[in-house]
Amino acid sequence: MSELVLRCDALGKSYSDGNRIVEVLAEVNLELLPGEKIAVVGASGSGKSTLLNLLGGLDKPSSGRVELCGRNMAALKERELCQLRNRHLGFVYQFHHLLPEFDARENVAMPLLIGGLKRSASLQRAAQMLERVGMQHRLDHRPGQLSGGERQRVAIARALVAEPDCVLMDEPTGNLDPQSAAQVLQLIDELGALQSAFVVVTHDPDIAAHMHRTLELTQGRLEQRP
Ligand SMILES: Nc1ncnc2c1ncn2[C@@H]1O[C@H](COP(=O)(O)OP(=O)(O)OP(=O)(O)O)[C@@H](O)[C@H]1O
Repeated sequence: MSELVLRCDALGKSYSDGNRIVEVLAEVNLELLPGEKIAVVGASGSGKSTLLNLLGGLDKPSSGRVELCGRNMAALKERELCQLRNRHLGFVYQFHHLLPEFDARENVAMPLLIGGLKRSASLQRAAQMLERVGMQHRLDHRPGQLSGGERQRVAIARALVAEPDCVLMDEPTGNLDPQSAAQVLQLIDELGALQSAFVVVTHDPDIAAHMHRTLELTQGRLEQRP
């Protein structure tokens, strides 16, 4: 059993663009330790979202492999992959992707319900997590009744509620006004003490500065920044 949360070995991804092959990731190597928080930066189009999709098992590599908690994701059946993701991963996107017909507490409870926890226990843990992100006063508000910053705090609570080994974030403050972005950054900082490892794709040097290390995607490779 590997002790690493995530491991990429010679990971490559190409897209076929009509009769051309576009190589986005050439050879990405990464070892993420439990609890480690890293930022991934890089120019627009350098492949950051592509990498995050591979790390999250949402897309398959063209070459190389990604192991999540010691399991090669590309070798799993869809059902096993869903279970692995549910147990070990949390996702935060630029756009919150909350379900509009459910309130904040139900949205946050979703990963627990999918994981098989009873409804009452799931809702209780969701409420605790919402308190942790400063949203205890909005438990029964639907996403449409929340501000952009509040929605993103709910999305972060949903990503963390099942205490995943790894949280993948794609530009978590990218869609927010500066004040909401500052609040979300402060929250990410406070959550830094949690056991979960973080991989945060960001253009924001403030977020990168709050992580343990910053890696830069350049020419299809991931390089440590000094
Ligand atoms: N499904 C696809 N088919 C073809 N090309 C794709 C596909 N998805 C992404 N690409 C190309 O791969 C490259 C990397 O895209 P990606 O979205 O990963 O970059 P990024 O670093 O996240 O960019 P940004 O910072 O602008 O969001 C781009 O040149 C993009 O056009």
